[in-house]
Amino acid sequence: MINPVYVAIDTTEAARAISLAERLKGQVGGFKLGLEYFTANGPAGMEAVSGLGMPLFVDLKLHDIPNTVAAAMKGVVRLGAAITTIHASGGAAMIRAAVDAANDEAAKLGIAPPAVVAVTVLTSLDQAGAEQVGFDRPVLDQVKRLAALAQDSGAAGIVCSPLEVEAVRALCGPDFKLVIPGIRPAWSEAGDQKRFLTPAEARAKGADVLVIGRPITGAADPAEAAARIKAELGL
Ligand SMILES: O=c1ccn([C@@H]2O[C@H](COP(=O)(O)O)[C@@H](O)[C@H]2O)c(=O)[nH]1
Repeated sequence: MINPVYVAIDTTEAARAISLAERLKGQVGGFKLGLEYFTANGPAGMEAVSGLGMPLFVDLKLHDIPNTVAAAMKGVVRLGAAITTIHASGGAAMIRAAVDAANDEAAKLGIAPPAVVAVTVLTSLDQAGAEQVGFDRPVLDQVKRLAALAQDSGAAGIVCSPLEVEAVRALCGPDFKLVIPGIRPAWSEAGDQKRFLTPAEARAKGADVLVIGRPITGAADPAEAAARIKAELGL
């Protein structure tokens, strides 16, 4: 079985990212690099990690007007991303522009396009936090609403918490990619994550990709932590 774990390598230091990636290569399915790393190290820093030969998840959560997102998405495709993120709340036209740009640029380069997945409600928000930003309905309903919008607008999948996986799967079907952060092994700390489950629980509910950062990268022995998660997943 393919390892569904993408380790979130959240650091500003390229040397640390490369060292972690080298140590974790055999224990995870791919590497996720996000805003913290990209703003410090740029495309060259991303390529230093993708050069290790594992699938790359470029998590920049693009959210702007359609024209701007489309232009930025072309740059993401040039990084060789296997998966990348936009915000579903950017709206139908923005999602469609991102997907079209990804497909066009990939065709131009003769490579496979990334799976463009749309962030619904951040896993750091609980119900009260979601209401503060204007989501005046249960988080689950907001996630389902944005999931339907993302699917109708051409996205390959969404990002949501493990708590919403079963409902979104029922709504969007088996081929819609569910990329799931908010993953906390029983032996790890929640930190700023508010809607979370263990890796095995998320997988059992039907998550396709498990995004796990600090429980691995913050462990005394990151490779041992990743191996422990792998074992808990029965891999
Ligand atoms: O709703 C979201 C969307 C993205 N993330 C990202 O996932 C990882 C989680 O890292 P942990 O250290 O395991 O908390 C991180 O890179 C976030 O930017 C998310 O957590 N929630």
